[in-house]
Amino acid sequence: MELRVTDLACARGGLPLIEGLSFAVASGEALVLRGPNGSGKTTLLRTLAGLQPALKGEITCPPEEMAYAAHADGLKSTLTVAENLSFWAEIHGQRDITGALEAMNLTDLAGRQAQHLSAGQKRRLGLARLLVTGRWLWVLDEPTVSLDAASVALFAGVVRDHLAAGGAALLATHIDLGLPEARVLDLAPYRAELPPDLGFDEAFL
Ligand SMILES: Nc1ncnc2c1ncn2[C@@H]1O[C@H](COP(=O)(O)OP(=O)(O)OP(=O)(O)O)[C@@H](O)[C@H]1O
Repeated sequence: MELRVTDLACARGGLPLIEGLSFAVASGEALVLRGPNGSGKTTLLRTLAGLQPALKGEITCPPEEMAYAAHADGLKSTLTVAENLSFWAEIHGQRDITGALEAMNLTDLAGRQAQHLSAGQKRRLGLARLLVTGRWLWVLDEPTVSLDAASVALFAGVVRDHLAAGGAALLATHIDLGLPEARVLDLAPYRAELPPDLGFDEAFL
């Protein structure tokens, strides 16, 4: 299986951000997106996940093959950790949540309501969700926010296991996740030209 992006252009809030972007991610590969704040990493991931249309270009991997973990964890606050995972597992036709609980060090928290978790624990639960989707491509937007060093290492191991099992990952992250085998894609060369009529009008200064 492969994600292939060809000559993609995307926009946010009506403004073109990225243009002429082509890349591929195959089974067993991780690709890390780099670029300064506002360069369009989230916009690109949202476009790939099918949450917004591309301005132009082709994306070969259908959104049903992707599990998208956005900035927000999307937890159901009054459900327990185990209930949250079981809910997502059922949606994706999976049953066993034991492996996901263990992998993200959540077993001891299984009976706690999501609203009573710390920020890092919530994030671990949000990431554990990936493991019950059974999906091939993990699309991850700043997955390590709120995680301590031990949890970052734990999650890097989870990603590595996913790759070893034939999965793939596309990540936007500002930190070194500890995945030296990952390729890096810098978005800077693909920055779109803004339309000329978007400059400030001196009459309003
Ligand atoms: N809902 C929105 N409506 C309009 N513009 C937006 C919206 N969200 C983001 N933008 C703008 O789109 C541009 C790209 O934002 P995006 O979140 O894709 O960047 P990013 O590379 O992920 O940034 P960061 O590293 O800060 O997470 C920014 O200039 C931002 O201000």
